[in-house]
Amino acid sequence: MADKIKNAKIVFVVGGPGSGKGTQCEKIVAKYGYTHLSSGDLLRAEVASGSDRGKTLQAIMQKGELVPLDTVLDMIKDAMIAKADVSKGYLIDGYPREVKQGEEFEKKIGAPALLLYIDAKGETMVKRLMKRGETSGRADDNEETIKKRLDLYYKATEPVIAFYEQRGIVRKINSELPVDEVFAIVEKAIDELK
Ligand SMILES: Nc1nc2c(ncn2[C@@H]2O[C@H](COP(=O)(O)OP(=O)(O)OP(=O)(O)O)[C@@H](O)[C@H]2O)c(=O)[nH]1
Ligand SMILES: O=c1ccn([C@@H]2O[C@H](COP(=O)(O)OP(=O)(O)O)[C@@H](O)[C@H]2O)c(=O)[nH]1
Ligand SMILES: [Mg+2]
Repeated sequence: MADKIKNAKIVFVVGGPGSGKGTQCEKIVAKYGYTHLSSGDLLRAEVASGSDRGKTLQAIMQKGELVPLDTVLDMIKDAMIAKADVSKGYLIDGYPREVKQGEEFEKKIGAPALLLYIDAKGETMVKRLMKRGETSGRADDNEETIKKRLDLYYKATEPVIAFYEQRGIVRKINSELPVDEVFAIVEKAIDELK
Protein backbone atom coordinates (compact mmCIF):
# COMPACT_ATOMS: atom_id res chain seq x y z
CA MET A 1 0.00 0.00 0.00
CA ALA A 2 2.69 2.49 1.00
CA ASP A 3 4.26 1.95 -2.45
CA LYS A 4 1.51 4.07 -3.90
CA ILE A 5 2.83 7.20 -2.21
CA LYS A 6 6.53 6.55 -2.61
CA ASN A 7 6.89 8.86 -5.59
CA ALA A 8 4.47 11.54 -4.41
CA LYS A 9 5.58 15.14 -4.03
CA ILE A 10 5.71 15.92 -0.33
CA VAL A 11 5.81 19.41 1.17
CA PHE A 12 6.27 19.94 4.91
CA VAL A 13 4.66 23.12 6.24
CA VAL A 14 6.34 24.11 9.49
CA GLY A 15 5.88 27.18 11.68
CA GLY A 16 4.83 28.24 15.13
CA PRO A 17 1.28 28.05 16.45
CA GLY A 18 -0.80 30.68 14.68
CA SER A 19 1.93 31.53 12.18
CA GLY A 20 -0.54 30.99 9.31
CA LYS A 21 0.19 27.44 8.15
CA GLY A 22 -3.46 26.50 7.72
CA THR A 23 -4.28 29.78 5.96
CA GLN A 24 -1.53 29.34 3.37
CA CYS A 25 -2.30 25.64 2.88
CA GLU A 26 -5.89 26.49 1.95
CA LYS A 27 -4.63 28.82 -0.74
CA ILE A 28 -2.18 26.24 -2.06
CA VAL A 29 -5.00 23.70 -2.31
CA ALA A 30 -7.15 26.17 -4.26
CA LYS A 31 -4.40 26.94 -6.79
CA TYR A 32 -2.44 23.70 -7.07
CA GLY A 33 -4.89 21.01 -6.01
CA TYR A 34 -2.57 19.47 -3.46
CA THR A 35 -3.95 17.30 -0.69
CA HIS A 36 -3.83 19.16 2.63
CA LEU A 37 -3.23 17.08 5.73
CA SER A 38 -3.01 19.00 9.00
CA SER A 39 -1.71 16.80 11.78
CA GLY A 40 -3.58 18.95 14.30
CA ASP A 41 -6.85 18.61 12.33
CA LEU A 42 -6.44 14.82 12.11
CA LEU A 43 -5.93 14.68 15.86
CA ARG A 44 -8.93 16.96 16.50
CA ALA A 45 -11.08 14.71 14.30
CA GLU A 46 -10.12 11.75 16.45
CA VAL A 47 -11.01 13.74 19.58
CA ALA A 48 -14.37 14.70 18.04
CA SER A 49 -15.17 11.05 17.32
CA GLY A 50 -15.37 10.47 21.08
CA SER A 51 -13.20 7.34 20.92
CA ASP A 52 -11.08 6.24 23.87
CA ARG A 53 -8.01 7.17 21.92
CA GLY A 54 -9.56 10.60 21.32
CA LYS A 55 -10.01 11.14 25.05
CA THR A 56 -6.34 10.46 25.68
CA LEU A 57 -5.37 12.81 22.85
CA GLN A 58 -7.61 15.59 24.12
CA ALA A 59 -5.87 15.64 27.51
CA ILE A 60 -2.45 15.96 25.86
CA MET A 61 -3.51 18.67 23.41
CA GLN A 62 -5.30 20.69 26.08
CA LYS A 63 -1.96 20.96 27.86
CA GLY A 64 -0.13 21.97 24.68
CA GLU A 65 2.09 18.89 24.83
CA LEU A 66 3.04 16.53 22.00
CA VAL A 67 1.08 13.40 21.20
CA PRO A 68 3.23 10.23 20.87
CA LEU A 69 5.02 10.18 17.55
CA ASP A 70 3.64 6.89 16.24
CA THR A 71 0.04 7.98 16.74
CA VAL A 72 0.39 11.04 14.53
CA LEU A 73 2.52 9.30 11.93
CA ASP A 74 0.05 6.43 11.54
CA MET A 75 -2.80 8.91 11.06
CA ILE A 76 -0.90 10.87 8.42
CA LYS A 77 0.13 7.72 6.60
CA ASP A 78 -3.42 6.36 6.49
CA ALA A 79 -4.75 9.69 5.24
CA MET A 80 -2.05 9.82 2.52
CA ILE A 81 -2.81 6.32 1.32
CA ALA A 82 -6.53 7.11 1.19
CA LYS A 83 -5.80 9.93 -1.30
CA ALA A 84 -2.98 8.26 -3.23
CA ASP A 85 -4.90 7.78 -6.47
CA VAL A 86 -6.07 11.38 -6.79
CA SER A 87 -3.31 13.39 -5.17
CA LYS A 88 -1.00 15.74 -7.07
CA GLY A 89 1.12 16.22 -3.99
CA TYR A 90 0.78 16.44 -0.25
CA LEU A 91 0.95 19.36 2.14
CA ILE A 92 1.87 18.02 5.54
CA ASP A 93 0.85 20.90 7.84
CA GLY A 94 2.16 21.11 11.39
CA TYR A 95 4.50 18.16 11.06
CA PRO A 96 7.28 17.30 11.89
CA ARG A 97 7.17 18.88 15.36
CA GLU A 98 10.56 17.45 16.29
CA VAL A 99 13.52 16.07 14.37
CA LYS A 100 12.72 12.49 15.31
CA GLN A 101 9.25 12.81 13.74
CA GLY A 102 10.87 13.87 10.48
CA GLU A 103 13.24 10.92 10.55
CA GLU A 104 10.44 8.45 11.21
CA PHE A 105 8.29 9.96 8.46
CA GLU A 106 11.10 9.43 5.96
CA LYS A 107 11.63 5.84 7.06
CA LYS A 108 7.96 4.95 6.77
CA ILE A 109 6.79 7.19 3.93
CA GLY A 110 9.36 9.20 2.02
CA ALA A 111 11.48 12.34 1.82
CA PRO A 112 10.03 15.86 1.50
CA ALA A 113 10.86 17.86 -1.64
CA LEU A 114 10.32 21.20 0.08
CA LEU A 115 9.88 22.62 3.57
CA LEU A 116 7.85 25.83 3.80
CA TYR A 117 8.95 27.60 6.95
CA ILE A 118 6.12 29.96 7.88
CA ASP A 119 7.74 32.54 10.11
CA ALA A 120 6.10 35.18 12.31
CA LYS A 121 7.20 36.86 15.55
CA GLY A 122 6.16 35.29 18.85
CA GLU A 123 4.04 38.29 19.83
CA THR A 124 2.27 38.21 16.44
CA MET A 125 1.41 34.52 16.85
CA VAL A 126 0.05 35.06 20.37
CA LYS A 127 -2.10 37.98 19.19
CA ARG A 128 -3.52 35.97 16.27
CA LEU A 129 -4.32 32.97 18.41
CA MET A 130 -6.02 35.04 21.12
CA LYS A 131 -8.17 36.58 18.39
CA ARG A 132 -8.86 33.20 16.76
CA GLY A 133 -9.75 31.84 20.22
CA GLU A 134 -12.75 34.19 20.38
CA THR A 135 -14.48 32.05 17.73
CA SER A 136 -12.43 28.89 17.01
CA GLY A 137 -13.78 26.76 19.85
CA ARG A 138 -10.31 25.21 20.05
CA ALA A 139 -9.61 24.11 23.60
CA ASP A 140 -5.94 25.07 23.18
CA ASP A 141 -6.52 28.66 22.00
CA ASN A 142 -6.22 30.14 25.48
CA GLU A 143 -3.42 32.21 26.97
CA GLU A 144 -1.89 29.51 29.13
CA THR A 145 -1.83 26.77 26.48
CA ILE A 146 -0.68 29.17 23.76
CA LYS A 147 2.39 29.99 25.86
CA LYS A 148 3.20 26.29 26.27
CA ARG A 149 2.74 25.60 22.56
CA LEU A 150 5.05 28.49 21.72
CA ASP A 151 7.74 27.33 24.18
CA LEU A 152 7.58 23.82 22.77
CA TYR A 153 7.77 25.16 19.24
CA TYR A 154 11.01 27.02 19.94
CA LYS A 155 12.49 24.09 21.83
CA ALA A 156 11.44 21.09 19.73
CA THR A 157 10.31 22.29 16.31
CA GLU A 158 12.81 24.98 15.35
CA PRO A 159 15.61 22.37 15.24
CA VAL A 160 13.59 20.64 12.50
CA ILE A 161 14.19 23.65 10.25
CA ALA A 162 17.95 23.55 10.85
CA PHE A 163 17.93 19.82 10.08
CA TYR A 164 16.34 20.30 6.64
CA GLU A 165 18.32 23.45 5.88
CA GLN A 166 21.37 21.23 5.48
CA ARG A 167 19.57 19.62 2.56
CA GLY A 168 18.75 22.91 0.92
CA ILE A 169 14.99 22.35 0.82
CA VAL A 170 13.89 25.07 3.26
CA ARG A 171 12.11 28.18 1.96
CA LYS A 172 11.54 30.78 4.67
CA ILE A 173 8.29 32.69 4.30
CA ASN A 174 7.73 35.93 6.23
CA SER A 175 4.13 35.63 7.42
CA GLU A 176 4.00 39.05 9.09
CA LEU A 177 2.72 40.42 5.77
CA PRO A 178 -0.92 40.41 4.61
CA VAL A 179 -2.14 36.94 3.56
CA ASP A 180 -1.99 37.56 -0.22
CA GLU A 181 1.53 38.93 -0.08
CA VAL A 182 2.61 35.91 1.93
CA PHE A 183 1.00 33.67 -0.67
CA ALA A 184 2.90 35.37 -3.50
CA ILE A 185 6.13 34.18 -1.85
CA VAL A 186 4.67 30.74 -1.25
CA GLU A 187 3.73 30.44 -4.94
CA LYS A 188 7.32 31.06 -6.01
CA ALA A 189 8.53 28.26 -3.78
CA ILE A 190 5.92 25.81 -5.09
CA ASP A 191 6.53 26.79 -8.72
CA GLU A 192 10.23 25.98 -8.29
CA LEU A 193 9.20 22.41 -7.57
CA LYS A 194 7.84 21.71 -10.99
N1 LIG B 1 -1.94 39.39 8.83
C1 LIG B 1 -1.96 38.08 8.64
N2 LIG B 1 -2.76 37.31 9.41
C2 LIG B 1 -2.74 35.98 9.21
C3 LIG B 1 -1.92 35.40 8.20
N3 LIG B 1 -2.09 34.06 8.22
C4 LIG B 1 -2.98 33.81 9.20
N4 LIG B 1 -3.39 34.94 9.79
C5 LIG B 1 -4.34 34.99 10.92
O1 LIG B 1 -3.78 34.22 11.96
C6 LIG B 1 -4.69 33.25 12.51
C7 LIG B 1 -4.02 31.88 12.62
O2 LIG B 1 -3.80 31.38 11.32
P1 LIG B 1 -3.83 29.81 11.02
O3 LIG B 1 -3.65 29.66 9.54
O4 LIG B 1 -5.01 29.19 11.67
O5 LIG B 1 -2.50 29.39 11.76
P2 LIG B 1 -1.82 27.97 11.93
O6 LIG B 1 -0.35 28.17 11.77
O7 LIG B 1 -2.49 26.94 11.10
O8 LIG B 1 -2.11 27.73 13.44
P3 LIG B 1 -2.32 26.36 14.22
O9 LIG B 1 -3.52 25.66 13.62
O10 LIG B 1 -2.58 26.83 15.60
O11 LIG B 1 -1.07 25.63 14.00
C8 LIG B 1 -5.86 33.20 11.54
O12 LIG B 1 -7.06 33.32 12.28
C9 LIG B 1 -5.64 34.33 10.55
O13 LIG B 1 -6.67 35.30 10.63
C10 LIG B 1 -1.10 36.27 7.42
O14 LIG B 1 -0.36 35.84 6.51
N5 LIG B 1 -1.17 37.59 7.67
O1 LIG C 1 2.37 16.25 15.07
C1 LIG C 1 1.63 16.76 15.93
C2 LIG C 1 0.69 17.78 15.63
C3 LIG C 1 -0.10 18.28 16.65
N1 LIG C 1 0.02 17.81 17.90
C4 LIG C 1 -0.86 18.31 18.98
O2 LIG C 1 -1.93 19.06 18.43
C5 LIG C 1 -1.95 20.39 18.95
C6 LIG C 1 -2.46 21.38 17.90
O3 LIG C 1 -1.66 21.32 16.75
P1 LIG C 1 -1.88 22.31 15.53
O4 LIG C 1 -0.82 22.04 14.52
O5 LIG C 1 -3.30 22.25 15.08
O6 LIG C 1 -1.70 23.75 16.16
P2 LIG C 1 -0.45 24.62 16.69
O7 LIG C 1 -0.03 24.05 18.01
O8 LIG C 1 0.61 24.58 15.64
O9 LIG C 1 -1.04 25.96 16.85
C7 LIG C 1 -0.51 20.61 19.43
O10 LIG C 1 -0.40 21.61 20.42
C8 LIG C 1 -0.16 19.22 19.96
O11 LIG C 1 -0.70 18.99 21.23
C9 LIG C 1 0.94 16.85 18.22
O12 LIG C 1 1.06 16.45 19.35
N2 LIG C 1 1.72 16.33 17.22
MG1 LIG D 1 -3.47 25.04 11.69
